Amino acid sequence: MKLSLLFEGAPEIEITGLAMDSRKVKPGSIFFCLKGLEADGHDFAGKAADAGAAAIVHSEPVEKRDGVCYLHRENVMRELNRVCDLFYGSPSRRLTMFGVTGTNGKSTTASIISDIFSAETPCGYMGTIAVRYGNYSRVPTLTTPDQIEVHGDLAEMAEHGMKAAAMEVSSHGLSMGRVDSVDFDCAIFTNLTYDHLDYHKTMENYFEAKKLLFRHMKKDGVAVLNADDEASIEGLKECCACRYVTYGTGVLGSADYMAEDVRLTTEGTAFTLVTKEGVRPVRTNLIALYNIYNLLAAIAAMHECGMPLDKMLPLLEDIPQVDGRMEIIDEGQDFGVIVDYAHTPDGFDKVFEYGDAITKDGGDIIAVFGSAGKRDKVKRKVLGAIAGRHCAQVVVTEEDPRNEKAADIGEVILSGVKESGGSGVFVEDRKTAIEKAIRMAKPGDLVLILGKGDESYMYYGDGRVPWIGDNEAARGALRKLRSNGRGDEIE
Ligand SMILES: CC(=O)N[C@H]1[C@@H](OP(=O)(O)OP(=O)(O)OC[C@H]2O[C@@H](n3ccc(=O)[nH]c3=O)[C@H](O)[C@@H]2O)O[C@H](CO)[C@@H](O)[C@@H]1O[C@H](C)C(=O)N[C@@H](C)C(=O)N[C@H](CCC(=O)O)C(=O)O
Ligand SMILES: Nc1ncnc2c1ncn2[C@@H]1O[C@H](COP(=O)(O)OP(=O)(O)OP(=O)(O)O)[C@@H](O)[C@H]1O
Repeated sequence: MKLSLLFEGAPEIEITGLAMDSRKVKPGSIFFCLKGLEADGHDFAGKAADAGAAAIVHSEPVEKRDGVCYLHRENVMRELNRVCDLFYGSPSRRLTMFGVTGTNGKSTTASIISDIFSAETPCGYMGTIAVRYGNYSRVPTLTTPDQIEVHGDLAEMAEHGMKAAAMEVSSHGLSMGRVDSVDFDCAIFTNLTYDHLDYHKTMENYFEAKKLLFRHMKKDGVAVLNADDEASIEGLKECCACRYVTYGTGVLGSADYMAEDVRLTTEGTAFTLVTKEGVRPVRTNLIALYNIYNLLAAIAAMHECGMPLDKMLPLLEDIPQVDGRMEIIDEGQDFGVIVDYAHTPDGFDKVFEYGDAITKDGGDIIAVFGSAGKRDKVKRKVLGAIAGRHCAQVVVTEEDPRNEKAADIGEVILSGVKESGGSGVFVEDRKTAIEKAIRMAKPGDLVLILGKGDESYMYYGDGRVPWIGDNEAARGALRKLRSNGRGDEIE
């Protein structure tokens, strides 16, 4: 594409790609100089030129080289968003776009939408679990990647026959403008609880970041709001730039998509769906009440975007397992093992409530988890305290320590466990920790392995290395238990 098509009055130079990181510049790229939290892209304009940048967009003075076209613009971020959309052929306008935000449930809700909506309209998924369309899947860089990746990935989906995409929109992504030029048709809110205050500092700022998705909605779009979420519902109704519908179970009053008479079992859930189209029975293999909220959000979003309930509801009986979310690991053992991505206080509350419900006839809960390094530090002790209240034993372990010491993080978590009267140990190696918990379990117990879900990597230092995944680690530990027995390690 010619530079002149992207910037009025610019020369007819052929552009091969876009970059906001000098290390990703290729010959023919446009490099956008952005000021970040740790660095200023303007300082890398020289490096970008050395790497072959054809044009450099900047707002501050930069080191200049012959043969490079320099474009001075007041707001480089706005230019980046505009150009990403143009360069990739406005992919979000070619797709029915679902954007899911909220503290918990984004991956689950977006994943359900992508799986079920695809029965009528091929729908890709972009978020923490993967970048996925059709039979193709790859590990993502972030939950909501930068604008170049977002538009590039959406274009790739459209080129491979997708007609829709369900994407997770993180609060970081919103406040850093990563989706500013994405044309969402439907914006979905799951819930607002504590997380990410290392970045946002206050819950008000965190909520303001989430509101951006709704404030920037186009007029003919639709928002799907959680009527039962006291922390968000009124604020979102006020700021929404488009019409909205609500979902809920009636705890704070009625909703447009209501689940009544919810019956939870360990195998699945049944409820009555009440909408303006009438009353319908729903059965689903999803377990735990919070998943019914995720499901209601998905039902409302898909229906508002044109999928008939009669077509949709039968498909909900057998929703594909959302990777690493409440994933039951069954190797024929006489106790339960569940791998789940819970890593926030609310997520922990919800998972342990479910754990208590399914072990109420006897049986203890043993949990394995850690907390991420270089991320919210306040929640570490809180997670420990929640686990301590529900578990017979907590095995604290490494969980993306980055450049912190896993043992230091573990110590804080264990202080929370002890404060709430629980008992815990620290085992640094995650695989060994999972094996230990599984060896401790007695018939009827439940082992909950929390925090990493299906993630196939672990962050150490400034990079990430492959990790077999909590589900594989658990399967391996169960097979080992079957062949070797419990050994002498039960404490
Ligand atoms: C805190 C955070 O989100 N930081 C993101 C942010 O970095 P930044 O603003 O600090 O950038 P910076 O390092 O100061 O650099 C400024 C500019 O100079 C450029 N640069 C920098 C160095 C260099 O050699 N050359 C160069 O050109 C950078 O590319 C950038 O454009 O902008 C970068 C470019 O988009 C992101 O890669 C980076 O994400 C980091 C890697 C990250 O880990 N982010 C996490 C916290 C995140 O976003 N998580 C959310 C939430 C997930 C959840 O819900 O749990 C997500 O959506 O994944
Ligand atoms: N609606 C919900 N309310 C509370 N907790 C939930 C809800 N949905 C999921 N959870 C819990 O949060 C965990 C993460 O779920 P999910 O991956 O869907 O959320 P997420 O918002 O995508 O998280 P992240 O952005 O950090 O990836 C689940 O494994 C579960 O323990």
